[in-house]
Amino acid sequence: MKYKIFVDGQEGTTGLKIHDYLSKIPNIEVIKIDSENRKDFEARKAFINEADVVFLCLPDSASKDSVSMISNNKTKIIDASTAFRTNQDWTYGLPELNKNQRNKIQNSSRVSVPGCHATGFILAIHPLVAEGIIPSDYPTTCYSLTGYSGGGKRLISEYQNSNNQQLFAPRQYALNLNHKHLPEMKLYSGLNSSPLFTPIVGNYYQGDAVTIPLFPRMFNKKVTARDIQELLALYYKDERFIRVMPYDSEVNLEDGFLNLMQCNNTNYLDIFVFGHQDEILLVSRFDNLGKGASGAAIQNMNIMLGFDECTGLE
Ligand SMILES: NC(=O)C1=CN([C@@H]2O[C@H](COP(=O)(O)OP(=O)(O)OC[C@H]3O[C@@H](n4cnc5c(N)ncnc54)[C@H](OP(=O)(O)O)[C@@H]3O)[C@@H](O)[C@H]2O)C=CC1
Ligand SMILES: CC(=O)N[C@@H](CCC(=O)OP(=O)(O)O)C(=O)O
Repeated sequence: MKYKIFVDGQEGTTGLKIHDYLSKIPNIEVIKIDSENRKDFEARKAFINEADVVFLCLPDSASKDSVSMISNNKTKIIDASTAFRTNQDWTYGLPELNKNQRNKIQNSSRVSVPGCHATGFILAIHPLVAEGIIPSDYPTTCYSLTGYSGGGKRLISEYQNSNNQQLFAPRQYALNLNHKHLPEMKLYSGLNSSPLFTPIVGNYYQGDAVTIPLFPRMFNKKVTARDIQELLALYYKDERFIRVMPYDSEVNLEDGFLNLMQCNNTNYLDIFVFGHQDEILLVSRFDNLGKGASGAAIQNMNIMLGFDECTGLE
């Protein structure tokens, strides 16, 4: 039997990328709505209820509409939006979070794909909180450098079709300090409060580096940057998509610079640990359209359908 797969939002940035991945996966049948019907309620409802798995690649409000259209017990939903990420009836689609998360995803029919910045933050910080090294009341800060594809079709068009000189330089945003990923960053990191988080969008298509400065003197235990690298390497040793880089700054850099596009077009997330006994800098590098969105969505589908987790992703 071939599983039927439908992408609601098939002509958007994450939807197109998911279709790319699906084209490499055997034993599935991708069902596609006619382009002119892609926002038609009844047409979407019919496709959603016909499919075994639906990817929602839509704005939050449209995602909620799609979920309300389900009238059967069969359809599994993988939602790329922010709408359900902290909803307790849904499963957070980050299999590497802890030992139980993969199992929860496998047994769930409602999975939300983590936000890109949140993915980088949680995967770097969560093990250190869980192991009792970072106290849960530690006041974290974090910034993220991201390509403009993270902003979807509207931002892509702004960058590619405008002569606005301001777009040549990186731009900080979410300076109200209320970015939409904060609730999931708080909930799944294990911290009592969300980080002081500022993203920065650059004039390049894809690639993300989430950076977290830490002061070990505020930790529960005396540890160095090297200890943290070893702990993270151990925590993720069986994970195929998380690579903890060696503790050696020079090896990790290219002419002294970190190449944040190195994971592009892959589902890898690389964690770097820089620093010494007094200061530590964690960096998560990944493709915002890979492990930050569409790649993660496919990884979740593979788990939910019992496929090898890497199917279509290598
Ligand atoms: N880009 C990224 O890196 C990431 C995006 N996400 C999330 O994934 C979701 C999709 O984002 P992205 O692909 O970037 O966004 P885009 O703006 O590129 O695409 C959104 C798609 O949704 C369609 N759409 C909008 N409203 C409706 C509606 N009412 N009914 C049916 N279709 C509708 C649009 O149609 P039309 O073709 O007419 O424009 C478009 O094709 C968002 O929730 C976003 O936050 C998550 C992680 C990363
Ligand atoms: C450059 C840019 O605007 N990026 C988006 C992140 C996209 C993402 O991770 O996804 P969700 O929208 O699904 O949360 C932002 O910071 O809001």
